[in-house]
Amino acid sequence: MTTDLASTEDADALLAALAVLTRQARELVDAVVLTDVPESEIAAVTAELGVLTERLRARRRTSPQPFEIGPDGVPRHAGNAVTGSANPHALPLVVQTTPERTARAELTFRPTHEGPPASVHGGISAMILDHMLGHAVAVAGVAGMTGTLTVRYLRRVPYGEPLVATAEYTRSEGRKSWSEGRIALPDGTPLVEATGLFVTPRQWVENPLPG
Ligand SMILES: CCCCC/C=C\C/C=C\C/C=C\C/C=C\CCCC(=O)SCCNC(=O)CCNC(=O)[C@H](O)C(C)(C)COP(=O)(O)OP(=O)(O)OC[C@H]1O[C@@H](n2cnc3c(N)ncnc32)[C@H](O)[C@@H]1OP(=O)(O)O
Repeated sequence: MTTDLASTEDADALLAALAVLTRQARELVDAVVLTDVPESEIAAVTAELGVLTERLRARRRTSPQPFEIGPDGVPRHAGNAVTGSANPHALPLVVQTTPERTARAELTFRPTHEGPPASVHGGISAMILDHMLGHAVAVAGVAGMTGTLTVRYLRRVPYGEPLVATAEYTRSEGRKSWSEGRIALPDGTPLVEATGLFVTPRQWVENPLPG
């Protein structure tokens, strides 16, 4: 969903409050994954959380916070599963566009992302790379939906350690565009590599996103 956002102070204050709630929710998830408290304490906390969950459900949206083009023309998507400041599921990934118009993000996975013991789940790495590659084609001016994502897992991905994800646009043919990227150690050693084909949907060409 795309909306032109009239950035009112109220809307900004709400999003800021949601971001704080979301950070707390991530803390909660991390605490659940690592907790070693006794069963009685788990039951007590579960009951309290049930009450809090119902308070948040008192008024519900029909979908997460939307994709928006802000007044400055910069897209933001607070509900996004990868980058969303209002989505506890999001890492969140903070993607920067480099002067060369490539995508770069510093990230640290957490124990909640575990797949193989002491390692990040391969699907989580793929999700991050999908987003990075999508960002790279978007900043090249050919935003699209992922058609194909090919991932090559080279080394296990640790959590709890700083890593770097990068991606760059490579080429286009009609509405199809390709990009490639990787998650690497800070010294550049690649852990996971990916290439992706993104297709600009026919309707985006006919009705471009505002901004
Ligand atoms: C996602 C939000 C993006 C918002 C972008 C706006 C601004 C960007 C700013 C910031 C955003 C930064 C980063 C985020 C971006 C992305 C990261 C995450 C992306 C996703 O997480 S996204 C979810 C998974 N993704 C889907 O949910 C796609 C479902 N699907 C469809 O929506 C359609 O299927 C579609 C649109 C793909 C095509 O539909 P269509 O009708 O427009 O095009 P058509 O079928 O005519 O194909 C035209 C030519 O593409 C070839 N082609 C088609 N599909 C292909 C495929 N899968 N693989 C290989 N080639 C394919 C054909 O073979 C033909 O090729 P040829 O011209 O050579 O014959």
